[in-house]
Amino acid sequence: MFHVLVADSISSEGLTPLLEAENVKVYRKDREEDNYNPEDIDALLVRSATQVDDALLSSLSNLQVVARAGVGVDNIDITAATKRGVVVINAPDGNTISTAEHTFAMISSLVRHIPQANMNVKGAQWSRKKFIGTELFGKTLGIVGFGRIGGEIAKRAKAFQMKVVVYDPFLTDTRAEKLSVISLPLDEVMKQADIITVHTPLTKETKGLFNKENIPQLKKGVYLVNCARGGIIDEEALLHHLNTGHVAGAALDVFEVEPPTNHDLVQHEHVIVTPHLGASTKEAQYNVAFQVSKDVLAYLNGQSVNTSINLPTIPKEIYKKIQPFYQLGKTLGSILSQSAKTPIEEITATYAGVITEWETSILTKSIIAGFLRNRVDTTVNEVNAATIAKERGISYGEKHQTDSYGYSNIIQVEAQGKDVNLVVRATFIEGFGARIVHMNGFDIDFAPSGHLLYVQHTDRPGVIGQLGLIFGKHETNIATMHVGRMLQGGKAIMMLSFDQPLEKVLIDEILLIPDISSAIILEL
Ligand SMILES: NC(=O)c1ccc[n+]([C@@H]2O[C@H](COP(=O)([O-])OP(=O)(O)OC[C@H]3O[C@@H](n4cnc5c(N)ncnc54)[C@H](O)[C@@H]3O)[C@@H](O)[C@H]2O)c1
Ligand SMILES: O=C(O)CC[C@@H](O)C(=O)O
Repeated sequence: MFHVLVADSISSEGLTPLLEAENVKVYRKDREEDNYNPEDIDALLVRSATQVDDALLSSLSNLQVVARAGVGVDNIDITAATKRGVVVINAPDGNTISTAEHTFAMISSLVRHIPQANMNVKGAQWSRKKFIGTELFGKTLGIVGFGRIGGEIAKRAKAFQMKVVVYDPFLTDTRAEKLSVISLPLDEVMKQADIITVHTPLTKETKGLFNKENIPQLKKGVYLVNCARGGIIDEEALLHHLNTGHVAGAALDVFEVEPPTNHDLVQHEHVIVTPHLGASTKEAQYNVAFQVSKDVLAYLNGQSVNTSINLPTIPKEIYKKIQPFYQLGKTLGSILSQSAKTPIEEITATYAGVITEWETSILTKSIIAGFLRNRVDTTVNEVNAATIAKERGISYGEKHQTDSYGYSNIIQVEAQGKDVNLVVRATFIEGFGARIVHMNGFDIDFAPSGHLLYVQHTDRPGVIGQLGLIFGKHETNIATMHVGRMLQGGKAIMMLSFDQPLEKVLIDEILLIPDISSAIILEL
C-alpha cells in the first residue's frame, strides 16, 4: 500500500486517479481526522503554499516522489530532492490557458482602470473623467518569456489587433513565425512596447530583469504586468518609477513575498493586484491535480511518468521496451559492486544491438544506481545516481558498438580502479529473461538473481568435488551450477546458485581449497 499526503489545497476531482487506486491511501493535511505517520509517506502533493525544503524531505524519510500541482517548482528544493533520490513531478500545461486568460484580464483592467473605477462607483462616486483609459488596438505588446503562457497571450493579443514583440533567448524562428510574433533582443522589446508582460520562470538571470537602471529605457507611460513570479520586475524599482511617472501603471498577480509586504506598491493608485490567482480556475485546478495524480500513481507503480523535473522523460512505448534492461542495469551494477573489493574509479557501459536505438542514458544511470546501492547509506536511484557518483569520485560514461556478440542485445559494464578491472556482459531474451553471458574474460551463461556464489579457480579434476563435499557437510543444496573456462587446465570460473543465503563460514572453508583463488557471495 502506498501512502500519499496532499499538503495543499488541491482539487478533489483531480485526485481521482489516486483516490480510486486500490494500492493507494490518500491523506489530506488539512483534515484533522487523517492521521498519518510521516515516515510512511511515499508521495507528497503540493501547490505553492508548502515549502518542500531539505528539513521536510528528511522528515518524510520514505518519500519517493513530490508532485507540484502547477508549473513553478520554486517552492521545492530540487537539489535536495535529487540528492535524496526523490523524483519531482509537475503539471506544466494544465494551467496555461487560465493564466493566459488571467493575464489578459489584468492587461485589459489595467489600461481601462476597471478595479479603480469599480471601487469608485461602489464608494457612491461617479468620476468618469478620472478613468480615461487607453485602447489595446494598434498598441505594441512586449512579451518577455515566450513559452506556453507567453504563446497563448500572443494569440489573444492578435485578436485585439495588437502588434506583438517578444524576447526569449531560447525562441526558435519557426515558433515565432508560427505564432506571427516578432522576435527581438530585450532592449528592442523594451524600446518598442507600450505594455510589457513577463512570463519567464524566476531564475538568477530573470530576478530583477526589470530594475531601477533599465526601467527608464522603457517608453514613457509604459504599463508593466507580472503574472509569472514576484521579483522578475524588481518591486522597489517599479514603485520608484511609478512615482516618477515613467511607468503609467502595473498589474501584479505575484509578489517577491506572498502575501505582499510592500504596502506602498500594493496600495499605489496605478497598481492593480490579485492574490496569485493566475491558475485559480476550476478547469486549471482539475487539470493540474489530474495530471500529477496520474503521474504519481504511474511512478509508484513503476511505470513511466510524463513530466519529471529531475528524471529523464521516456515516451511510454519506449519505456515498456526499456524496462527489463533497466532492471538488468541495476543488477549488473550490483554484481560489479559486490565483486569489487578495492575502490572503483570509472564505470563504462557499452550497448549493442536493438537497445542502441533507444535513449540509453537512463540505463547507464540504473547501472550506477545498482553499483552505489550497496555502498552508500542513502537511497540511490536513477534520480540521484549521477550526483552521488560524482561525490564519491566515480566517473562514468557510455558507448554504443555494433558487435553484439551474436545476441540481439547486449549490455556490457566495465568497472575500473587502480588495482581492478571487472567486466560483466548480459543480454535480455524475450520470454526467457536476463542472462549473464560473460564475466571477466570468461563466457558463461546464468540467470542473475537470488543467492549466488562466484568462484574463480583452476580447471583441475576434483575441484568441484571438494566444493560439493563442503556444501554437503553444511547441508547446503546447490540449485544450479555453471562453469566457464578459457583453456583446459587454465583459469576458470563457476557460478553457483542456492535456495537460501550462504553462511560466511562456508566461504572461509572454500577458500582453503588450493585451486580456488576467490569465492564471492552475490545477493541479487
Ligand atoms: N500566476 C500564476 O498563477 C501562474 C500560473 C502558471 C505559471 N506561472 C508562472 O509563469 C511562468 C511561465 O510559465 P510557462 O508555463 O509559460 O513556462 P514555460 O517554461 O513554458 O515558459 C517559460 C519561458 O521563459 C523563457 N525564459 C527562460 N529564461 C529567460 C530569460 N532569461 N529571458 C527571457 N525568457 C526566458 C523560456 O525559454 C521559456 O520559453 C512560470 O514562472 C510559472 O511558474 C504563474
Ligand atoms: O498553485 C497555484 O495556484 C499557482 C500555480 C502557479 O504559480 C504555477 O506556477 O503553476
